[in-house]
Amino acid sequence: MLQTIDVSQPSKSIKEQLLKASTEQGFLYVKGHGISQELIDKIFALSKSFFSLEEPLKTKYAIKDNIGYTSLSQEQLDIKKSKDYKEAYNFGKINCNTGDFPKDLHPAIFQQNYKIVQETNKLLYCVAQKLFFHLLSALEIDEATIDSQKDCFDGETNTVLRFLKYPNIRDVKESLNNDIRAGAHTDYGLMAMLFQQKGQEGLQLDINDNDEWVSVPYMPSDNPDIEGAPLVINFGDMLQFWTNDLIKSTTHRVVVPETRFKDRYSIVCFVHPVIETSLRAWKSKYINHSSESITSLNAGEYLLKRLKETYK
Ligand SMILES: O=C(O)CCC(=O)C(=O)O
Ligand SMILES: [Fe+2]
Repeated sequence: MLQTIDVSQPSKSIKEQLLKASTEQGFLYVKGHGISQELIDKIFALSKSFFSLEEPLKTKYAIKDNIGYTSLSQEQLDIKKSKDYKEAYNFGKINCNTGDFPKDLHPAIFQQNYKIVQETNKLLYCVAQKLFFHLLSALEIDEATIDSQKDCFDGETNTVLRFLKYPNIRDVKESLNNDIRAGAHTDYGLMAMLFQQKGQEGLQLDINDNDEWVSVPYMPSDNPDIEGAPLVINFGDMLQFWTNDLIKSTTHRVVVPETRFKDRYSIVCFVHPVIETSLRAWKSKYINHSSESITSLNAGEYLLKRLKETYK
């Protein structure tokens, strides 16, 4: 069972829980994020309206430089299996402080509803930064490193907000092998923050990489008048590199649930540091320094490498 952390609580209690969740499961629920259910409902409604547009209207905005539309079976997250049966739309070049992004790269429906996306970006980013600095403090990273990591949010990043639709496969023939909604993978960036909806489950984790898959159920808000459902957060490869494998970038996938009759919509923010950020291991008494850092690539180079594999 995943832990739930309330980020509106004092730092001391959060830090311990965060260290445990990030090193044992790599996934957790986060509440106290301050994002209203009304805003979450609005952003899901926007995503649904977009995906229901005619295909040519969507392919006009086909993905380029990790921004835009990905059609069914275009992407493949697990290189050993088949293509992912999903559609997606990415917003990029997001200003991490304001949530703004270049409007003119996107179809009219997103230009007209700009505020919804911008506000969501801004609030999500605020939670991401809070979690990140709690983690640095929990790891007792030295002040100089903490200071230098502040820069990793200040400038051009590859952070992306992604709308996803996994269509139901009621009408699709078994032989098409469309049971993979998102193949097994780890996330490439710093962390990912996910909204999912009630009754549209399918996300699963393989915490110990032993092919034992655990489901991540939808968790409702305990006080919907105050804030929306908890976010599902997971840590990406970059945090694993910085901590020389102490923090887990856990393998996960999305499968078709038994009913097969329901679409799944999810919304994920993939948080990335400034592109030039080094991925070398940090110094901390918790981090093992007996081996070399796992990669010498910087954040931008590493993302490019992973994207090449995904869109082969
Ligand atoms: O839709 C989901 O629940 C997760 C998707 C995911 O893991 C991804 O796109 O990286
Ligand atoms: Fe993922």
